[in-house]
Amino acid sequence: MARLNIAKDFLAAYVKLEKPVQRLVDNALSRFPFHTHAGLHLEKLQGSIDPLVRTIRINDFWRGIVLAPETGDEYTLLTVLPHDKANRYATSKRFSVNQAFGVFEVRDQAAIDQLEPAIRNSSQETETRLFDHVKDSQLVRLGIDAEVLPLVRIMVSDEHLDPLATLLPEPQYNALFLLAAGYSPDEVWQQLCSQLVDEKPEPGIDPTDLTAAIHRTPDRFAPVTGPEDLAGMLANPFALWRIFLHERQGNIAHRDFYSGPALVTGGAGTGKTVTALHRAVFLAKKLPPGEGPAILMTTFTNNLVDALKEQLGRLIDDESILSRIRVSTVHKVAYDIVREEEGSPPDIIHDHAKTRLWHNAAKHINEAVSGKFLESEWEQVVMAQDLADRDAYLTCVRKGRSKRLSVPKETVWKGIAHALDQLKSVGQRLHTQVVADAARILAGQNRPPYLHVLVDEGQDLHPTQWRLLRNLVGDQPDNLFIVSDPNQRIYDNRVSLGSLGINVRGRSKRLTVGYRTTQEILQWSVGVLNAKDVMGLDDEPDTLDGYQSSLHGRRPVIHPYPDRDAELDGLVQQVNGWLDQGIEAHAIGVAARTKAMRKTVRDALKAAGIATSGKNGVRVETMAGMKGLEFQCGAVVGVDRDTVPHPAAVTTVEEDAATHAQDTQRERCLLFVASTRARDALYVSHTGEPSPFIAS
Ligand SMILES: Nc1ncnc2c1ncn2[C@@H]1O[C@H](COP(=O)(O)OP(=O)(O)OP(=O)(O)O)[C@@H](O)[C@H]1O
Repeated sequence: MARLNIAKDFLAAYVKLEKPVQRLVDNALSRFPFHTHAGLHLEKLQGSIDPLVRTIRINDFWRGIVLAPETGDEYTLLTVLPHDKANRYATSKRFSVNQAFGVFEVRDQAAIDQLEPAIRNSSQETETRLFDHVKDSQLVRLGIDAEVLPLVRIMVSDEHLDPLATLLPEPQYNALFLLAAGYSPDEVWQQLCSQLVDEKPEPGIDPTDLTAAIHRTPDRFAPVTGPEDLAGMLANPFALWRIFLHERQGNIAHRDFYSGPALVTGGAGTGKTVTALHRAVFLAKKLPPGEGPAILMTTFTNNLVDALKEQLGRLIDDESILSRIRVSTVHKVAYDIVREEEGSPPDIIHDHAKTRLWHNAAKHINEAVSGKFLESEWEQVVMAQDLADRDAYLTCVRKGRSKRLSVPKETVWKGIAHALDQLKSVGQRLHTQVVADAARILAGQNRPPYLHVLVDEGQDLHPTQWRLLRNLVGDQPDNLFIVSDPNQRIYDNRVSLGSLGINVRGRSKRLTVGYRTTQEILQWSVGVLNAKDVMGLDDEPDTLDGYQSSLHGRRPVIHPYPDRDAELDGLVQQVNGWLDQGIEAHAIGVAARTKAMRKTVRDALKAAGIATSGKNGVRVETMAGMKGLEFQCGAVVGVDRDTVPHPAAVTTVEEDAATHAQDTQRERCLLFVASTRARDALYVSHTGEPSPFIAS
């Protein structure tokens, strides 16, 4: 039986075709012989550099490019191109097996041959070379092959390397990029290992077996199991994450079972959510048909709930399987449990009344501390540690709170108790109380409501929410599947899962390949974070080491301005520049630090005739609002010392220090998240002295 693989590049090219041409492609491919040898007519092109390239005719103008096997009957659809470009493809591209990692490679041989004399000429006057510090044997160990090696040896600077980004085999270019960025050969080896494969490669790679190489590259090639599978792929060509999982993502998502709670960590955009979605569907498919959803997937906001539902719908269209998965925020789950138990919905205090409540409580203790402080002490100490009463509070260790209290604990408790009594007297509750009540209700029941709970955005959950999640499932295998990135923590919820009875030891996995953004932007962003290890949910420091992308693009531009007006003018110019390059307005995102700043930015763009609303406008968001969005070009404005205080500058009284430090931490990670929302180009501006976070 003939077999077919489809390349990521094929779907990327298919997306750009007009609908009638797409239909012709569908039609041509529907003739693929899944069960017989008859069907597609494959043509050999004259002058092909690679003997295995064939084309299929879509119509007079379009050609599909196919890699035909030397032996066997496994074909791979590489891309679809107009016929003249198809000819150029055939006369320039060559395929190979990466000699260190065994993955599939493609290079533009004709363009490399053209560029080489220019590099050779311009390097004649210079004695030192870009890779003088790396031995041949080290380059070979990193997969640089005998044809690329001579070229590597004549390069003098990044200017020689940069133009080769799209011409050299991708893994080989990445190795050189990392070496040029100052990583040692051992570090590059480690990075390539996690970028290209899940397990370290076994010796004995057959350098001629392209089919085996295709199988070893699941993030770029996927097998097509039959006509329906193919139709599903062509119907969802944008959703590449549906099909092309990185080997590590696939291994995590499709593992038979985890003997207990599992944790997946990874930097922003490393496909943690995608992995959780695949896991949810994998688990749902294994369940026997039954009543009601047995799987719960939780996330942080209602917007993210909608996004997850939409993505699940793309991953699987079988309603009976989909209906086994409920997607919700943790708050909503808690709310429903309490409502069902009590027979009426819990009455939750509104935000403005809540501020007044804590403010009055502070007044009650003569403002010994502020209302804000009382609230966070209640959240971060009393509720976090599940302290039942005054005595428990008076004897507790205030873990996670920065300094010693400047007033007696007794006074603080008096304020907290006042607020809680007031609330009780009007029959209202705070959100965290509702979650705690739900956890308690479940603890008293025999049968947990779900078999599997998958938790997205785990870094921002409060211990009370974890207690609820833990009680939603029993102790069986695959009970909890958690994804989290401690570097994106927005709130001050430093949680140790172990202390909450959720033990992930031995079931903790890490994703390191970023899909949302380029290596250039990632490297800058990691520098912004200053690569300080942050404590993870599993009590292990979470390092960003090895966090990388195989996408390449422009280096971020950081621009200082004398004042805010000049900064806004600069932004308008930058956005206009992107629009002039043909980038669509909705693919441009501007992150402003605060709501007020967002308004100022919008006004400035609008005054210049640039739309900032609707589907076709530039998207202006606060940094928190960026969550869940992705752009081609991104700007981050207003990150200067005035607006983002440095931790060292925080010397005020305790409660302010705590709030400030929290704000600072928040800015640090939000800046990071915001900046990595851009796929191709990143522009960051500030006035006066730059914030310490972008000084790098
Ligand atoms: N294997 C893949 N192939 C192609 N695209 C992918 C793959 N995995 C993830 N992506 C894409 O990368 C982007 C980020 O993925 P995802 O949201 O799952 O990452 P994340 O680690 O959960 O991000 P965050 O930490 O910001 O929540 C999305 O656009 C997703 O579609």
